Amino acid sequence: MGVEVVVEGLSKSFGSQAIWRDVSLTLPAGEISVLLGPSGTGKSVFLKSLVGLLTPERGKILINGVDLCRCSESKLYEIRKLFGVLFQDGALFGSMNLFDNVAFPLREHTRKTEAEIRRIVLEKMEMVELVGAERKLPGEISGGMRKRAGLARALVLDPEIILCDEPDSGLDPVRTANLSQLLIDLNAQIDATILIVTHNITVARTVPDNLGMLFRRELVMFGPREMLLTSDNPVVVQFINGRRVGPIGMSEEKDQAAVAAELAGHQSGPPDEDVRGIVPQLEPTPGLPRRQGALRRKDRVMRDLHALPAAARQGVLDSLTDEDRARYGMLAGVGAPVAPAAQPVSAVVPEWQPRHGHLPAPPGAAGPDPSDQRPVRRRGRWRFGRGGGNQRGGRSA
Ligand SMILES: Nc1ncnc2c1ncn2[C@@H]1O[C@H](COP(=O)(O)OP(=O)(O)OP(=O)(O)O)[C@@H](O)[C@H]1O
Repeated sequence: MGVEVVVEGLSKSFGSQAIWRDVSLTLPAGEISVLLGPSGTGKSVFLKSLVGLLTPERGKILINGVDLCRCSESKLYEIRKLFGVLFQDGALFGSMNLFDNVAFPLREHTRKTEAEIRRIVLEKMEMVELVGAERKLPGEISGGMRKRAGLARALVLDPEIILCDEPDSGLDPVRTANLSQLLIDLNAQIDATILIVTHNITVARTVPDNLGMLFRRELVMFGPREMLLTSDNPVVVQFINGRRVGPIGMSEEKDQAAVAAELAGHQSGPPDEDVRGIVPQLEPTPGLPRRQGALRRKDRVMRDLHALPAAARQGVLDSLTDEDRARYGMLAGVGAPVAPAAQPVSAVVPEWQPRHGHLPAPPGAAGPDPSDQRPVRRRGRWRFGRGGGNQRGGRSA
């Protein structure tokens, strides 16, 4: 299973340029998270910080109890082996064929024989559907194939954490949909913790378990996907709908006067479409195992449902299947029949709370998430915190 990544109060600047400050979030083990944000808000800098390529000046990045920002070089080297990174452009060596590109980390960081390397490389190339293209050079293949080759290379050391920097950039909508499915399938097969940086709203709506957004040097929000997808935050609303009017401007941010003038003014044409709302998350391809991360997430979100904003809570409840409702014992004890499919569960049990401290394990799952993560409100923002009521900044539901 992938490992949890805990980020606490992280701040990064280059000289006098603050990139972001006081970023706190947790990437839950084995779940998929997406980080959104306008161009230039420091998403790539965040990924590079997570893998130890950049050093933030304040805060912590905790992995298996080790703080990456403070640990020794040898410890950092060891922790880095947990990561697989898919860089924006695939970062392939142009003079090496795909086989050698994918084999590179194995030849550099392990003492495996060429026969073992060949077996691993072909296995990963099969996972990303590149079998048959081993002898091609990066310059001879499409952008989508280059991304998949980059992903195969990120997988060869069996990472527990996978970071993907704009895996969809430069891809057409069909290739992007294929890549989204590939990431879901990959997560189902290896249960790795995955963080994706993207601008693609369809990816953000359909792939992750958790969603966050950076803007104006701060983490605006991070938590279960339902939170951001139903948010009324003007930055989120503008970004998700790709609108011109709102706090986000050409130069990343507008001044307050410009925003007020726009909002007071008028827009020509029909009102903008609002694509907010919860759409079904992608499921693994039939035949693959269920995503254990998704099952663990559901337990966690259900356990902490009361801590979510009302719209997100409703979204979670509406997306439960009959199997989920039975599993969480939702209607037992209230004397009501099971809600008809068309009726939101929350209409029947508006303030449902789990009856037990520990939820039953889903079929085939390892059991409740021991990390006891929950979204908490800190300085007006919702984030994952750690269990108990003693987290920094307190907790309000
Ligand atoms: N090594 C560096 N030295 C100095 N400044 C840097 C460095 N790396 C990034 N920056 C600056 O940090 C800011 C954030 O860059 P970053 O690439 O992380 O943004 P981003 O959100 O990923 O943008 P995009 O969505 O366009 O890829 C930019 O102003 C960039 O110039």
